Amino acid sequence: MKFIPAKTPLTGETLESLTARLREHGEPAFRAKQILEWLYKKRVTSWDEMTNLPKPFRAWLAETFDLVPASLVIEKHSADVTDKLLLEMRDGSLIETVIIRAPQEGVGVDHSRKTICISTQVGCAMACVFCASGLAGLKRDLNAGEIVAQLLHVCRREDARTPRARAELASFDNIVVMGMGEPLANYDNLIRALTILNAEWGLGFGARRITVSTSGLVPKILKLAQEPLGFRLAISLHGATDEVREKIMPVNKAFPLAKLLPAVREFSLQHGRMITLEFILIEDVNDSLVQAEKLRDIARDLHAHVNLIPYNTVEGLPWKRPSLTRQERFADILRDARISVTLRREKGHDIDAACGQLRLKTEKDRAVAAPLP
Ligand SMILES: C[S@@+](CC[C@H](N)C(=O)[O-])C[C@H]1O[C@@H](n2cnc3c(N)ncnc32)[C@H](O)[C@@H]1O
Ligand code: SF4
Repeated sequence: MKFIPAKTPLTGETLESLTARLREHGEPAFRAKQILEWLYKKRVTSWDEMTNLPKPFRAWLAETFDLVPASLVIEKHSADVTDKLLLEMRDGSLIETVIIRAPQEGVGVDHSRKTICISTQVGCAMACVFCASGLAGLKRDLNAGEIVAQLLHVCRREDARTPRARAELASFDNIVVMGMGEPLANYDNLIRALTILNAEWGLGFGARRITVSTSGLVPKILKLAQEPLGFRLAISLHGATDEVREKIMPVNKAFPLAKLLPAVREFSLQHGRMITLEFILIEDVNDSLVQAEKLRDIARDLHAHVNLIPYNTVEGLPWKRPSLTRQERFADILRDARISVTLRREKGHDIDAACGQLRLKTEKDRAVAAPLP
């Protein structure tokens, strides 16, 4: 389903496209820079705050553009320093954005490193059997403005807690494109959004601190390798053989390991940087020691970092995370081979952490509150 917003989202405009639009309206080019400065550096929430713009021009802007095309619906804070924001788009679609704080000694929670996990689609078409995001299929792609809007919401929220030292600073340290949706299935909007986030007239956020995670769309991985901005790549592997991967990730039929792994190698060669292999540990599905050995061989071959993620249970799905001992034994096989590995203690367990769950729950509650006639 394609969504055509009533007003153009301002957060989806580049300096170039906004300048062109303003020129059509008879405005000088410098106005575009002024507007983007209000949006990304001063982070105003209304057109009236753009005090160096003439009033009639502000009125035209308000009629033509949506300042930030998403509203905050729910904010959930978990005991382990993860915050989840549920945002509503103009067509009522709900998406999730997560703030993950990594506690650092001596600086307190507010000043700790922050990683922001953003969504790129409403739902997902990839149908991985363990994932809440794909449970109801794909509703639609997010447009670039909706992707960027998630970070502006985070910035405003974080600025209120810890004021920035300088206006040009973003209010977080890393972006991971690991929220709802398959980012590479929404390629053009993704690249436009990341370009806006990276631009010096935008959030000025370094491409090397942005990681795109994919279930393995091979042609798009090869395309991403050619992008001039050099984003980081993470692959959701979750199975170290086709037999196991195919059972839980339908994408493996079109792009089995024999196609996926050479594409990942090509990406690494182009960028000269370590990529990450994500591997959710699901009891009796992919947590055998044979899988650990195969994963070790793949990681060694690709010089990749391995991120082991104990599965987060999803309501209605039968999968479970393995015991701590089993997780550690799996990790030890990689550690013994000196593979760079992290065994993630999943954050946000008490706030429907598995991405997509908060959205599903809220949609269900809304349907109960307002049943169809
Ligand atoms: C939600 S996906 C979004 C990005 C992209 N679609 C992908 O699959 O890489 C981000 C990561 O979350 C993982 N994930 C999904 N459901 C999970 C769950 N219930 N517990 C832990 N990780 C999960 C995915 O496998 C993937 O590695
Ligand atoms: S893991 Fe990623 S690709 Fe698979 S259904 Fe979830 S969001 Fe989609």
